[in-house]
Amino acid sequence: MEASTPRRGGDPAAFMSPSPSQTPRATSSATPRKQDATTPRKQLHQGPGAGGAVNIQVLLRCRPPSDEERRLNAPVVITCNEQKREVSVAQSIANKQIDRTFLFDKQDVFNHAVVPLVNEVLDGYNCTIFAYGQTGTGKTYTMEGGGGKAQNGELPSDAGVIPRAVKQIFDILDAQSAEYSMKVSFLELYNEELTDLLAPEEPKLSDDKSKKPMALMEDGKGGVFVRGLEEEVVSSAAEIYRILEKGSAKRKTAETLLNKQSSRSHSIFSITIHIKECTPEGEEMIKSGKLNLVDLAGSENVSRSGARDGRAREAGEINKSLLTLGRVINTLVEHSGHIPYRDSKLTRLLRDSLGGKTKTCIIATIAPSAHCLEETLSTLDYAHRAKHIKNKPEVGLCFSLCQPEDDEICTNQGFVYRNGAPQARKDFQAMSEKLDRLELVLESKDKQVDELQGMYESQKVLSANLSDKLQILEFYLCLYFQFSLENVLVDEAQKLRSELENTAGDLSGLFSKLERKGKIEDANKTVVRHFHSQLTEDLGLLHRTVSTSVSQQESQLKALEERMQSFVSSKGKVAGGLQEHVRKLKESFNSRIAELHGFAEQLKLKSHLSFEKINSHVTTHMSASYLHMYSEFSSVLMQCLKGLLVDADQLLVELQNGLSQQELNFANFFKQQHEELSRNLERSKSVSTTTVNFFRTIDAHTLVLIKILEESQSAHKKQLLELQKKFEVIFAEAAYFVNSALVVAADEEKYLMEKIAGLLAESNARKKNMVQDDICSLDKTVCEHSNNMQTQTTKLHDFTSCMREQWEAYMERAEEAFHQNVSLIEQKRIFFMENLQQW
Ligand SMILES: Nc1ncnc2c1ncn2[C@@H]1O[C@H](COP(=O)(O)OP(=O)(O)OP(=O)(O)O)[C@@H](O)[C@H]1O
Repeated sequence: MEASTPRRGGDPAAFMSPSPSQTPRATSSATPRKQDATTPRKQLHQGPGAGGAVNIQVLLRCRPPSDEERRLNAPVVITCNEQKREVSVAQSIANKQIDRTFLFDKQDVFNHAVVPLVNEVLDGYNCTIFAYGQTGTGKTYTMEGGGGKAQNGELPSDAGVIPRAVKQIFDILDAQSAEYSMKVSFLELYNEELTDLLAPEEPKLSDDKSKKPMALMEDGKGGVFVRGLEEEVVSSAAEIYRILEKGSAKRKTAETLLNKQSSRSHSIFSITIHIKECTPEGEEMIKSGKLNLVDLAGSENVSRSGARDGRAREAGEINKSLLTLGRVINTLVEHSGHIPYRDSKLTRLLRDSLGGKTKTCIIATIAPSAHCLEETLSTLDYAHRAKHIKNKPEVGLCFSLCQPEDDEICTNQGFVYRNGAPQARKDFQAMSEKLDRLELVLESKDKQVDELQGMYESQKVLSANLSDKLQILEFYLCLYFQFSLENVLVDEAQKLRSELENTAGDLSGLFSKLERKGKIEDANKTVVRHFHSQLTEDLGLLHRTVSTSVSQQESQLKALEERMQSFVSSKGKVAGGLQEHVRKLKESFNSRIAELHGFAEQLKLKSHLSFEKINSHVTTHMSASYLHMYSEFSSVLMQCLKGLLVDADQLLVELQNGLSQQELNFANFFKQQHEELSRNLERSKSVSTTTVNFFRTIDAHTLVLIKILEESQSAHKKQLLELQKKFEVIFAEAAYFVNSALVVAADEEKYLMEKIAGLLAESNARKKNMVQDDICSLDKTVCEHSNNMQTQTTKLHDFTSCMREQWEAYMERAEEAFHQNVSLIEQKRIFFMENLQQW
């Protein structure tokens, strides 16, 4: 449980087999045989449930938080609960809670994953252990270890799967005192190129060039092999540790943001073991098993690992091959048809380990921190899916050997003999030499096949080039045939275009005019609006002025009326007084006139009576009385006339005064009225002038507007008519042009199609012939090659039967010699016994 209780450099513990889903269910991972690593194993050829399928075993390893993660206090989202045997992932991202729990069988990695598989290898199975996971999660640490060195044959506590497996193998073989031969190879797959990490370095070449890329070949039995891959014969664990160290140092590594020493390649370390074993019947058998230890390059999120340029390409290649691996796993799990093994070299190499005859264990590695959550979940899903893959393991090749004759220990071709017969060794040597020769022949044949394949590939490339060229030619031909049609089309299109351009110009002119008009209309609208408001204002003012003047006039009229009334009444009164006065005067006049009349009558009478007297008196004497009376009368009259005169004068003066007052009043009143009226008149005049002007302006504006509108309407009409005419012409032309183009195009197309069909038929026939030729020649070569192979196989078969015969003869001879020896010894024993008795 390294995530929760981190152990630095501890043994590779904390492994689990993920449960099939989030639902906590017991794991179905294959339970390993509980067996001590060094216990000699008795069983041979133990298949998986009598040839049945077994699931791939998947284990999960969570590394402890790194120093950097601890320094940054990176939140841990993986919790491993040893008691409950579960791993929980809990994280809340953007208010979304991710909670997943995986059940596991807690085991320590070595006992759980390595021990059983190493046992299977020693039982003659091919087994694969591979580490898969995000970059920096501890794949290399798991496979190779933390870098500690073995001391006195003891491994350091941080040793990885490979050294532990190696140790176990040797411990078992030593404990069994087994006779075996062991070879190791170390292959690197970088950017889809294979290199041998054990190949001797060429001193003059640079580091990269020292590792020659190698070809991945089909072995004809559904498997693959890497041509030229060195297999070093080894006889001790220490030797393998050295080789592993040397090879690992050559691996492509680089520093990324997620791992200071990130492996940029996939590596496969293979240990092939041949073991000689005795059957209970005493028959000797050779078993061969192979252990592949695969350290995959880490899947990575390029943006998070900080990979740039070359590194990004590496990451792309890594992710590509891992994606293919994922697709292979998915197809195997879902049984969904074609399995895309051939899509990458990695899957071609791992073909037998995934759905093949190999026993496989995947160690999925994860990191505990939150920033790796996405990749962690993806790894967990991947691990969960991979658990459902079923392989059908088969025991490797077993063949019997002769019975050993002496106890001498020797090595031959890396095979460690503890017992062996000299003759058998000789024969074996001869056989091996012959096999070597045959291998050489096979290699040269392989080379031939390679060359042929190369030729075939180059032919394929050539034909592909030719077909490309043909396609280009066809394209140009099409272009050529289309050219004339295109010219016509282009001319017409140009005409149309110019027409359209003109129309577009006209339209834009029209639109700009319309725009201008719109602007003017807008301005007019503003003016009208302004004018309207002003008019309303002015009318209001006018209304107010008129109503004020009306009310003023009304009040003036009222005042005038009142004044007139008061004047009339005062005049009435005065006139009444005057009438009265005049009446009185009249009366007094009348009375005085009457008095005067009376007096005159009296006078007349008196005069008449006394006229004569008077006349005589007058004439003679003019009497004094009469004269006195006359003077009295005259003075009374005079007084009366004077009184009348005074009254009349007074009346006249009063009348005059009253009249002059009235005149004055009238004059003032009229003056006021006149002034008021003239003011009102002036105001009314100005209002009427303004109104008249205003109406004149309105009239003028309306006239101008009407004129503008009429003009613009007529211009619009004219332009629209022109436009319509133009469009009609253009459409007519376009229709004519399209019709004619269609007619021409149909003809041209027919012609072209015929031409292209002819060309295609020709080119296809040519290609077909070429390919047929190629196939024929290839068939021939393959035939030759297979004939050769057959010959070689027959030869090999002959050789093997010859060997068998020789072997049988030798056995017979040996048996004879043995019997002879036995009888000789018996004779000698009898002779010795006889001599002893005699002695
Ligand atoms: N179980 C563990 N205990 C202690 N340290 C570990 C453990 N697993 C990994 N580490 C450390 O984590 C770092 C990264 O490990 P490693 O290089 O093995 O990762 P990787 O998965 O192989 O990465 P890449 O895919 O980039 O090669 C190393 O420093 C290693 O020592």
